[in-house]
Amino acid sequence: MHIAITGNIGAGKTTLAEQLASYYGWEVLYEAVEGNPYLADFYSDMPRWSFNLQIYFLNSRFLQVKRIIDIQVANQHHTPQAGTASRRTVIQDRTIYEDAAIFARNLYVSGDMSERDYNTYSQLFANMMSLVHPPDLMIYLRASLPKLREQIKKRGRLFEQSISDEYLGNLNQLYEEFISSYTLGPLLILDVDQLDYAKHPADFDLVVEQINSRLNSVSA
Ligand SMILES: Nc1ncnc2c1ncn2[C@@H]1O[C@H](COP(=O)(O)OP(=O)(O)OP(=O)(O)O)[C@@H](O)[C@H]1O
Repeated sequence: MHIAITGNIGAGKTTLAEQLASYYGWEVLYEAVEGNPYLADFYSDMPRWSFNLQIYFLNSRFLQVKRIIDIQVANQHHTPQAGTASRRTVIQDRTIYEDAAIFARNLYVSGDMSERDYNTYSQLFANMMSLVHPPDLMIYLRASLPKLREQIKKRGRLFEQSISDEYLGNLNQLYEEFISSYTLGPLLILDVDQLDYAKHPADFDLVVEQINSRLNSVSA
């Protein structure tokens, strides 16, 4: 099975993915931040580095897509036997859809990516899409601007402190558009302004309850 977490910068995807993975015994597919050769440069000069960074993320996300396909193929050939591993579930920290529909689109619309670069990017994305399957459950972490700011500050990555409210706000708006038109499969929306699953076990229990109920209706 494939679960995905979607949401803006600082929404808390990585934390939730780790908590769920340890609770359910799922495997996490992380986003490439450490060792990303463009991210810090991108935040200090978006027009110069937007295309490079988008290609980097698209490629790393496509690697995850291939990994998910491999796991699903292995699951299909799996016959449960005593003493063997059960079917694997993978949880993905951000999806390939967001790279194109939110980040690349935002850069193009705001003038930080040229039309020819955006067209090239979009054509590459469209080619990749023929191999992409939607997740069995998409979990959207909805957060207000102040909440995102607070978490970005708390995390303290130096290069993210210069992110403007305008950039974050534009991304939030595109996230809302993406979610309101998302029809590819089951969707769970969590309001993270009201939930602190990292600090409060009762909040985490609430998240687990909602996930269980969605997963039960998926497998029913
Ligand atoms: N396609 C993209 N274009 C531009 N920036 C991206 C893209 N994908 C990811 N990023 C940026 O890379 C970094 C990823 O960091 P990280 O994996 O911690 O995720 P995050 O978005 O901050 O999530 P969270 O706090 O919810 O775990 C962030 O600065 C994020 O916005």
